[in-house]
Amino acid sequence: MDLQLNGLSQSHGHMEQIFNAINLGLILVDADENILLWNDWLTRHSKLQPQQVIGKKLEHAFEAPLSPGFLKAVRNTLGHGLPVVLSNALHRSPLPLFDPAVLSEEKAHMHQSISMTPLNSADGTRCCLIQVTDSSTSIKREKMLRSHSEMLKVEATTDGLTGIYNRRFFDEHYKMALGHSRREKLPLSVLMIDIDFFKEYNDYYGHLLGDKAIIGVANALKAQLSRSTDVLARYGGEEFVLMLPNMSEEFAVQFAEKLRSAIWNLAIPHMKSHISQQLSISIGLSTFNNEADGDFKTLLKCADMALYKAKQGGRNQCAQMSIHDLLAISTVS
Ligand SMILES: Nc1nc2c(ncn2[C@@H]2O[C@H](COP(=O)(O)OP(=O)(O)OP(=O)(O)O)[C@@H](O)[C@H]2O)c(=O)[nH]1
Repeated sequence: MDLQLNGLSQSHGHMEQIFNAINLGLILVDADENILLWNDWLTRHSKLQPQQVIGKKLEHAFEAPLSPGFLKAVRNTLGHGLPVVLSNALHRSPLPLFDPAVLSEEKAHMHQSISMTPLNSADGTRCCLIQVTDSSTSIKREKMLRSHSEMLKVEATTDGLTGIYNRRFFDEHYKMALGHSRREKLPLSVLMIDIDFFKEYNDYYGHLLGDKAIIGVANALKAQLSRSTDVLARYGGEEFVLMLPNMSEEFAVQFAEKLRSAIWNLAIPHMKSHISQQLSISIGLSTFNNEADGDFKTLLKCADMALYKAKQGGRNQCAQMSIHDLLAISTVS
């Protein structure tokens, strides 16, 4: 018997140590909401010692009032014997607890996850065990993961040098935009843009200044765009592609000319250009007008051939080619 009692008091001692070592808050309240248990975790996070709160009504244990939602959940557990898990989204900080590592006067309230469990005693009364965990770190981790995945998404769709879209992004959106134009019977113009004599520029000014020129051209082209549906992307080294949904051939010709002169007006010196002493671009454009053969490859091929035409024509100029022109050439050859 003595041995048994000894064992019982020893296990009570262990229980107390476990309650205080555990990394979560434990509060036990009786059927009248009086506090029976208050572990060390709660003391650390509330600065209230057990002797200040044991025997007090839960509602009056803290200086600050408790949220009605929290008290209602305790009463439901005691009244109906049902376990409750408070929603994290609706109840961010139900108890006035804080992180002891935050030393400032205005202690930030800790985000908490709270669950309540009914405990039935042998005498037929019911207690409520409240378990509190600090969810701040998991919320922070979740935020970090979210911003990390946003960053990866941006990296996957943008060009590292210029910050405009990359080819992968363009290809995906271009296919979708062309499908939309076909369904809605709207035009779509595509422009291929290439810096003239850029090999000579690189050879003469060096790769670093070459990079700077590419960035300058990308920024100047981007500054001319006004619709959110326009997509400018770096297509290759010194080549860009621009998609202009719902832009007719007539407007696209004017717009291409505006882009060409915007780059010309940057007046970037290019002593090795064969046509002038400043940097210029050539542009090839093609417009989809709901032709049956106007798939995404054909339209890009037209714009590319128009660019070749602009280069052959002397550079620093715009040229166009329609899908009909392309088909006529193919039939002849
Ligand atoms: N600095 C720099 N140069 C690049 C980059 N990508 C491609 N280039 C250079 O761009 C030049 C392109 O040369 P080409 O394709 O011969 O064209 P081009 O000299 O512009 O001649 P045209 O297009 O016919 O006027 C090459 O010298 C490439 O090394 C880059 O990211 N940075």
